[in-house]
Amino acid sequence: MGELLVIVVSSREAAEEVLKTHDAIFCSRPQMETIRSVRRRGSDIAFAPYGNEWRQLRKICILELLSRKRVQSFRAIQEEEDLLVAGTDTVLTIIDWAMAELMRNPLVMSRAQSEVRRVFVEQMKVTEEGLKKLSYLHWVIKETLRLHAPGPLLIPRESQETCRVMGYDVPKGTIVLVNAWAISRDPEYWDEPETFKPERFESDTRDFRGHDFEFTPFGAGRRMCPGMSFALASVELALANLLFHFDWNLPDVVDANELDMAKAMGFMCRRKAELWLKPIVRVPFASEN
Ligand code: HEM
Repeated sequence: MGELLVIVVSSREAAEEVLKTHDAIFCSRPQMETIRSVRRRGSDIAFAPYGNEWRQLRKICILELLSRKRVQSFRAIQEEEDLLVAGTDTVLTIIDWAMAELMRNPLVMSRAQSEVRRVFVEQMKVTEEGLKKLSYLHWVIKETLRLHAPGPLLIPRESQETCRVMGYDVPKGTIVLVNAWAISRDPEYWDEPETFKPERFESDTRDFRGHDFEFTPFGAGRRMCPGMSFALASVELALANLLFHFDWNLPDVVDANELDMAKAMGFMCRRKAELWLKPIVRVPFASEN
């Protein structure tokens, strides 16, 4: 790319070599002008080069900000605030895509809503405890992450030494883009890859926790997303609330099959068109109780 040496990783095998076998070599981030301009005051984690500063920041992030205990301490507030506490772009992007897919797939929407309503009907509100019982909603989120990972090329890596990947010599300083978007839609690894089919995860145990290299929306290895648990908890809570309290319709002029699913250009994979939906308050179940 211009004067920069860049390789694009587009298979599970190559992703495993970069993110696992040679993770210690590919765990830095390139410091091009665009990335320098994104880094604020030179003290962020995501774009920091590998080294002591990154290690310290990551430690603080994991122990102080995103530990299970700390995330749980936010939970009571999250439950009380209904649902839009998912204060990051990535999380909102996933909620947006998930709702669009649910609108295009009414049977999936109906199965997800039945599950959420069955689990929370007694408490009449969505609670953290009950979220663990939502297996179908969890598959919906997995399938959304498979098809619409917010970072389709993850975050660029840079090699700290020369090494061999898939039999090729990769010089020190090469930028590596992992094309997670292409890999998680590759028919070699996925049955009906373009179809939104949460049911696939009923028998398919592949997960996004950094061990299955055909499914890496959160990356893998040393630079894997430390916000994964927080993000999942936020998405689950928001979607469970949206499905528990409301039925959803598209505006009259829009046919579900025609819903615009185009992606906007950019670092993050957002929907190009805004998603307009009509909520109908559904809980308390006035007609049933
Ligand atoms: C659905 C939501 C999210 C997705 C799909 C996502 C995905 C990613 C990916 C692909 C990476 C790069 C991993 C790699 O290079 O192997 C990353 C890094 C990172 N993410 Fe996330 N992320 C999400 C939400 C969050 C949230 C909510 C937070 C914080 C609250 C967060 C904090 C970070 C940080 C700090 C890094 C940089 C880690 C490092 O370079 O050491 N992410 N994320």
